[in-house]
Amino acid sequence: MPPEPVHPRTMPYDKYVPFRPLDLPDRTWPTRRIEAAPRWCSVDLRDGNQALIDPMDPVRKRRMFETLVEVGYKEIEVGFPSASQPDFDFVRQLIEEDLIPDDVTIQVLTQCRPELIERTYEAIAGAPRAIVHFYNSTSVLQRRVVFGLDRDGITEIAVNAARLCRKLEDTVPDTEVRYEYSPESFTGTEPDYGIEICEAVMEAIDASPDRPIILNLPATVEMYTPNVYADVIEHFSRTIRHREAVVLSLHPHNDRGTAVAATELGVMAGADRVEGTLFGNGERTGNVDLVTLALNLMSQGVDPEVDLHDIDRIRRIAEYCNRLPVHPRHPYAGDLVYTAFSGSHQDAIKKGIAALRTTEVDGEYPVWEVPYLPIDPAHVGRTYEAVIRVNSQSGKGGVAYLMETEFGFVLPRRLQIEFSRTIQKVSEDTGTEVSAGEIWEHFQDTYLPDEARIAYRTAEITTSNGSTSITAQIVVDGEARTVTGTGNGPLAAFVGGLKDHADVLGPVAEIDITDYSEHAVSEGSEATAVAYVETKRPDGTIRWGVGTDASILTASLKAVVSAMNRPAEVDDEVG
Ligand SMILES: CC(=O)SCCNC(=O)CCNC(=O)[C@H](O)C(C)(C)COP(=O)(O)OP(=O)(O)OC[C@H]1O[C@@H](n2cnc3c(N)ncnc32)[C@H](O)[C@@H]1OP(=O)(O)O
Ligand SMILES: CC(C)C(=O)C(=O)O
Repeated sequence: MPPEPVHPRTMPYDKYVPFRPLDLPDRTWPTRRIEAAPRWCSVDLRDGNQALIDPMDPVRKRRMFETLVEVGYKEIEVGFPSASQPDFDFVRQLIEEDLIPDDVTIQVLTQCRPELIERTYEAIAGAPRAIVHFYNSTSVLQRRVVFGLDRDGITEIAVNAARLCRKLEDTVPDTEVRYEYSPESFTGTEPDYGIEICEAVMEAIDASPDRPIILNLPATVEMYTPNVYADVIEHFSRTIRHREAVVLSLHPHNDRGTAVAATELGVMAGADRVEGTLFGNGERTGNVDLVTLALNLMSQGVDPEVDLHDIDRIRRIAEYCNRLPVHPRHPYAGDLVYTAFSGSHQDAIKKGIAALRTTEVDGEYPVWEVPYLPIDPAHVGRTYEAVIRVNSQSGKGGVAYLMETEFGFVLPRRLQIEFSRTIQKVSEDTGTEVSAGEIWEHFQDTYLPDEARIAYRTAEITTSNGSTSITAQIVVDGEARTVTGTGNGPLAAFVGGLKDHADVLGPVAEIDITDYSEHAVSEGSEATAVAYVETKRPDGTIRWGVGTDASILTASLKAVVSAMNRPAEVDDEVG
């Protein structure tokens, strides 16, 4: 009896209202391309830090700041100095210890409350440059439930803050102050009101093309699809007065899991600047991930203007500072993202890398084109070692790739098929990955065992009148045997001579050779020959054998002996 059909319980979807898209039929963003990196601003030390279980201590903050500078961020929000003494002290430390490079501007966040703004100016005193970032929530919901104010009341909070900021500039004469204003919860704000409050703030700040204001339009909570965000951004960019006095900035969060897409469409829609964090740490589901955005640009041939050559190091530092792990599937940075377990992917990657190599000039390929790998792992400091890993989903391609790249054995196609069955059985039995080292051990046990029933010792070969004669010494079950034979080559002579030893060899005395190949493998400065023979037994079973030796001839004779040692039942070999 099949199980009863399942009727899932209905989710309470009727408790939610859909977003209302903006009507923007003449939108232009869908056909635009991103051809240059936006201005990046890292908010790791503020939005990232405020979302941590354990906020960063001073050592971690400093490590994060230095890393952000090294990666190349030129605008870094370093904290909310009026919120706590540690945040205040960190800003003071950066300024007093002269830790801010000349081309980096620190940014500090404050609510639009006079006492917090005053404290913020105390924090930035003496900094060469600073962006004072003030915000208040403008959303319909927060106007009602948090502030109990109408639009004018909310605008007044922002405008008063802007005016106070201008006034306080006198208290920091050595600091070049720039401003950023965020209508927080912008995605829950009517677009026309978002523009209205930003224009009021611009006027109070006296924004001009020489001293533009950063208007930051946060998806504080990601509430709608990326195309709607893009429509709203394009509408804002087209409608705001004195656009030339505005740096249009995005600050997306990832509540719907589409922050990266929303940011990219927002940039296509006219945004100049993006705020986010390394690997997307931040409130709830995180801020938009600056690393993914940058490498998405690189993968499209656009200079991301940040240095991510050693992504693992940056990831380790972010994990240390945030005390949060980066997911193994995280775009570009996760442990598993340059790894293929599945057979057809491995096959295509193996062929793709081989094809790429043929395009190389002086060791450099012109453009990266490998199936399933959107960027060259080497460009972010990853090696190829882990690109192909083997488990029960893998086919012959993966095993063959590892045998070739790790051990230099270029297995003939039918041997790949035979050996991959052995590895498939191992992975099915263990239910997990088979490492390259384990694959090698199984290869040795199967084809190159240290001890076997039949062992090859030596051979003497002579040729006359196109015919080859062999006198070979072998040991069978500890008993020495001399094999003599004649044929049109050493292998044929050897195989012919084996037939006289059916008394001890049994059916394998009657094998035929159906395929043969060989190649050299470099081991340090020594070149070793590898020979592969495919043999057919009297009952029709096919067994491959492998031999290695400094001499190609000896390697091929050993390969025949290796094939003879193979048991009749393949499954018996898998231990
Ligand atoms: C979306 C974001 O990430 S915004 C940044 C959020 N980050 C943080 O809040 C981290 C740091 N913040 C803090 O440590 C605290 O909020 C502090 C120290 C700044 C202020 O703490 P408190 O004085 O206790 O106030 P609290 O933050 O709870 O704010 C509540 C009050 O401020 C008002 N308020 C909140 N935000 C703002 C704002 N941006 N501008 C003006 N007033 C505001 C609220 O309406 C409320 O007023 P009420 O007390 O009259 O009802
Ligand atoms: C202060 C603002 C920009 C913010 O952090 C948000 O809206 O998420």
